[in-house]
Amino acid sequence: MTPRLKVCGTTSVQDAVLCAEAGADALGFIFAPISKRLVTPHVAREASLSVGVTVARVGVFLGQGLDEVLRLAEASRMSVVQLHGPLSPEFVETVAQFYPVLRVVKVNELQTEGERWAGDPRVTLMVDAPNPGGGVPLEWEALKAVWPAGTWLAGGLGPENIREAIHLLRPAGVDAVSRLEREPGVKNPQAVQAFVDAVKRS
Ligand SMILES: O=C(O)c1ccccc1NCC(=O)[C@H](O)[C@H](O)COP(=O)(O)O
Repeated sequence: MTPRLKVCGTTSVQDAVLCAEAGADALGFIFAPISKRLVTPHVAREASLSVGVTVARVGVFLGQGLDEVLRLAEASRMSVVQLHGPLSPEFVETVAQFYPVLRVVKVNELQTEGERWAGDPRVTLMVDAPNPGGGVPLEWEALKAVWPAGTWLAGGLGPENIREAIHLLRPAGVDAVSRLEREPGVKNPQAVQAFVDAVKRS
């Protein structure tokens, strides 16, 4: 099955519409203050309301408290929350009572987190590189043996390598940012379209 496709790091209405028209299933909006792709709730809300009913809007959080996560997700009209970093199961569980969750894990957490959330449709795992938004791919061959069905893949994905990653792991979804940009926070339209086309043809 063709994986779902998320383009992350949306910082403008223009780029949101560009990615939606290119064929992205989901757009990521980063609210983690350390990011070079930080977006304001106001812009994220305008962008969210510009992409129609079929595109998911994913609020991305790292190192933020529960109140802040829920407040920003609500203010910016997100439909999904993506959680990075070390978090208690109770934290994830509480967010999952309000939003579907993409729970980002490192390779060494995959087994434990996979077992923890198995069978819970509210929480989907996404494996990412240690440095989110860093454009560095994981060792996909090594992941094959421990890859749970239904897991998403991120980390250094782009038009030039996405078909290999999909072929090896058959992820339920794929996510990318660095390799689809002209500069941090600004999309490269050709790279976005090439990425979407490669995923849809995989
Ligand atoms: O991209 C960021 O700047 C970022 C910062 C802090 C937390 C998460 C961040 N990005 C999350 C994503 O979903 C990225 O798409 C994912 O890490 C893959 O990035 P890349 O390897 O650059 O494709």
